[in-house]
Amino acid sequence: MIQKEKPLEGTNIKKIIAVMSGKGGVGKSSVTSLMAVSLRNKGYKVGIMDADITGPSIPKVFGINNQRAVSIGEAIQPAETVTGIKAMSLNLLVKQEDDPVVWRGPVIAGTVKQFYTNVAWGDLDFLLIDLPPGTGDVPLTIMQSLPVDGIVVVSSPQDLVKLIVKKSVNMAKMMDIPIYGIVENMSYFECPDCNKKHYIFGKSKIEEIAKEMDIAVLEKLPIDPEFVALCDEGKVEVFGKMRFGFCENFANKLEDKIGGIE
Ligand SMILES: Nc1ncnc2c1ncn2[C@@H]1O[C@H](COP(=O)(O)OP(=O)(O)OP(=O)(O)O)[C@@H](O)[C@H]1O
Repeated sequence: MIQKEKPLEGTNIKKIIAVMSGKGGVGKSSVTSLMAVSLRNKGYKVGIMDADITGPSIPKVFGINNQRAVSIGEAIQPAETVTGIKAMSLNLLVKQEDDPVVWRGPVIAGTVKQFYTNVAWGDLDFLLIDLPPGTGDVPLTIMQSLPVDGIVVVSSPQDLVKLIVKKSVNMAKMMDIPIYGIVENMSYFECPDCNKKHYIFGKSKIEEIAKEMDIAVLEKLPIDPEFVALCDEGKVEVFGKMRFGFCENFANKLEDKIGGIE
């Protein structure tokens, strides 16, 4: 059995949740950000580890892409968002955020481990890990070597009918990590004029697929142009304030599946 890594002294993380998706572009980073904002709104201490090393997007969504993480001795200080969410991403370490990361797999895997072992996370209720898409080297390293408590799978309606979601779910099961549930992102579009839900990508099959895989449906999130616009402007936390009730509902569902925080 692979030994789990230990965090820095003085770090106390109550629950580690990895967010995964079968493929890219389904909104995994957006959903991770929304989870963080929703849990933070309820008063939890939240951190986000952006483990999507070659395509990091967390700093931009929170508008902290101009911050730089600083090291004090062995400890890297995470950046902090306006509402106090701690974040670590390779984009906070490179000189310029558009510098490409041309690293081999083992170097990337070593870096994400350091995001756990060398970052001064302090006291957190939740550390959310935004994994790179798929079931490759980094998700494997994280599931094997970090004490992940559970997994949230993000998919889109088109994605669901394919085998890739099942691959993510089966990977988590192989690693013996509980799956808190699946979030279907871009599930529908609600017309602002008539409030009717339009299933742009076809009627959702999430319920039957979740049942087949014996996992819970956590949430069905709509296609939301306002959400995208605010994320693009680095103001996902403004969305969290504007749509407080919506986020509260999402956080309640998460709390229900994740269980209590001692
Ligand atoms: N609910 C939504 N409604 C509308 N657009 C969305 C929604 N969720 C995500 N998007 C948009 O879809 C695009 C992809 O989202 P995101 O970067 O979160 O995906 P991802 O799965 O993390 O991608 P990757 O891991 O491949 O970088 C972004 O432009 C984002 O703004």
